[in-house]
Amino acid sequence: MSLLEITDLKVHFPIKRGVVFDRTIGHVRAVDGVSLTIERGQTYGLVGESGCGKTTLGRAVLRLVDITEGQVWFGDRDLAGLDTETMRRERRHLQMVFQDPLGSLNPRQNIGSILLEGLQAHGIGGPADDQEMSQSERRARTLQDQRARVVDALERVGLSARALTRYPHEFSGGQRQRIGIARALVLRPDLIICDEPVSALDVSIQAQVLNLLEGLQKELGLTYLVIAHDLAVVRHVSDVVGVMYLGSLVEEASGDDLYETPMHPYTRSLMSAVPVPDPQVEDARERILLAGDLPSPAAPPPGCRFHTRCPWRQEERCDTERPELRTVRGTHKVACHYAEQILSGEIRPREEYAERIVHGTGAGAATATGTRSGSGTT
Ligand SMILES: Nc1ncnc2c1ncn2[C@@H]1O[C@H](COP(=O)(O)OP(=O)(O)OP(=O)(O)O)[C@@H](O)[C@H]1O
Repeated sequence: MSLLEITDLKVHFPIKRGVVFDRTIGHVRAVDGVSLTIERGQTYGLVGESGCGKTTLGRAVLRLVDITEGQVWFGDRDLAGLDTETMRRERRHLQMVFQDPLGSLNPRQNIGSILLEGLQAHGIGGPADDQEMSQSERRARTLQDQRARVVDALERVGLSARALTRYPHEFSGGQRQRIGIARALVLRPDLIICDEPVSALDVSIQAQVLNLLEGLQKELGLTYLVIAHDLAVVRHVSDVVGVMYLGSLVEEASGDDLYETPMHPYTRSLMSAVPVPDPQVEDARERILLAGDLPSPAAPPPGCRFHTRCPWRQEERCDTERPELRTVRGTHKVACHYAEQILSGEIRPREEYAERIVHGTGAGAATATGTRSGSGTT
């Protein structure tokens, strides 16, 4: 059984107006029909530009925002249907690591008390109920046990018991993110949702934190949902990558497959914007410069959500019929009516996009072409 299976998840935030905000004049469709599955022990990377709904999806899994529709199967339980108290208890199995480690750690609490908080809230640790002992002895044993769990979590992230009495501001950004990870680990969860886990860190520290997450996954059999706008980060850690655009998944594939053969025009444009360290490759590759801004999720375009910016848009069908996320080969899925024909070059970019699809010459100077754009990024 998969650890997490999300089916047709929707999170629509009401837009309120009126003196006391009592009129709903519309909805922000932050997540609008996402289905995805995460196998136990795997990492699912979710990418997409700011505002596409990644964070809202992660928060919906934890029920930190209200789910409008859909299911979130965690093992054999649908989290979307749990009452608040049952969900609160279930949350020890699903933890979150946040983007901004400083913002998510209370500056007035020392690290010991930050890490103990979750254990105490869930009543974890201490002697079994059937052991006879006084209240005070039980309390002391519980605290001792909880402290041992906290120290174990700190050591696993490369810190020591010396951190217990110190405060968040006394640590570097990378260390604070380690503390954020320890806070999630202390509850020994099955799933950790990492929301932009390294984007607030210096590049030199990012790899260390990503390697730490990978090491912990192997040691503890953890499952991750990693949310990031940075394709390089997601590629580094993910078994499966999903690409989101305006509240929906437009493509999903194993990391290598997606990066070698991106099929959705949006994924291709995202990939083409990632710098490549090898200057020869960098010079020779395709660039797709998208036209226009991301439409508002309060008024998404009809048909394919991407049609307003798609260089390969085909009239009628793309404008009116919303493509399903369909399997094209193996585990590679794409939500585009014409993905295969675009990839093969059978469908060419529209005239008005001629200057927006750019090939390098290999000599550093880019030239524009309105003809077929190649079979993907290299
Ligand atoms: N509580 C809320 N109420 C109303 N709208 C919201 C709320 N939270 C998010 N949104 C809107 O939902 C959309 C998706 O936001 P979300 O933060 O999930 O995107 P994201 O892809 O994670 O972007 P970022 O990386 O910038 O956080 C945005 O238009 C955002 O303004």
